[in-house]
Amino acid sequence: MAAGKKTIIFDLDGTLIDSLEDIAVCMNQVLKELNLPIHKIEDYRYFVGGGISVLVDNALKGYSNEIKEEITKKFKVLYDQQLHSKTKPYDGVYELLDELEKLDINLAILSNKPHEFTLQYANSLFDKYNFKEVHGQKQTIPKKPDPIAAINIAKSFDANCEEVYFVGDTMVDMQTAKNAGMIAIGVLWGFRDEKELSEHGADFLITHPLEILKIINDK
Ligand SMILES: O=C(O)COP(=O)(O)O
Repeated sequence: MAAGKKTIIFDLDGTLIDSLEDIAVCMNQVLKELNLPIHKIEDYRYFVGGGISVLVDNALKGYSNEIKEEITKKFKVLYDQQLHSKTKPYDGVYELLDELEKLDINLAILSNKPHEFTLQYANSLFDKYNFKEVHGQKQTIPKKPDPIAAINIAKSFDANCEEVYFVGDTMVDMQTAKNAGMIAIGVLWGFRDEKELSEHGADFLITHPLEILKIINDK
């Protein structure tokens, strides 16, 4: 049984991986194909975090649901081909995971990215690590900031929510942690700023992945 071990749930986009450019380039390519206005890569920092429907809503403000559905389909096809063009883990992420494995910590990923893409990244970039629970956005379960998926992960490890660390880079992640009664660690290398993370309940704010070691060792 895993009871007694520490547990960390990681967000994916903007926390473990720098995926902004691939997401932005793919969405812009799809928008261009349909002669729709494109966006600056930096704007996508605020489009990503709430799942694909929020990404599409943000990229297509004021357009019909029909166009949004078409864009969603085309984006998924293209993104599936280009997932790995530029996306890579942030500096320090592999070093952190190496240390966490030595400490025998329960590791999980919970993303609002479609489940199939979340799994592809876990299986390619993080296959050497023992992420026992990996969940992206699924039809069957409410997405973050609903806490249910995070709570289910804690249960699967037999961990108490108040002892689980939830690490993320957006208000959605901080809200998820708080809604689940978990410890919220906000990362400042991702898509959003310190103000957003502290206003939405971050218990800790960090600028480098290895700072997580100090937080969990001080507890
Ligand atoms: O793709 C998204 O919108 C969000 O993904 P994340 O939950 O891993 O940040």
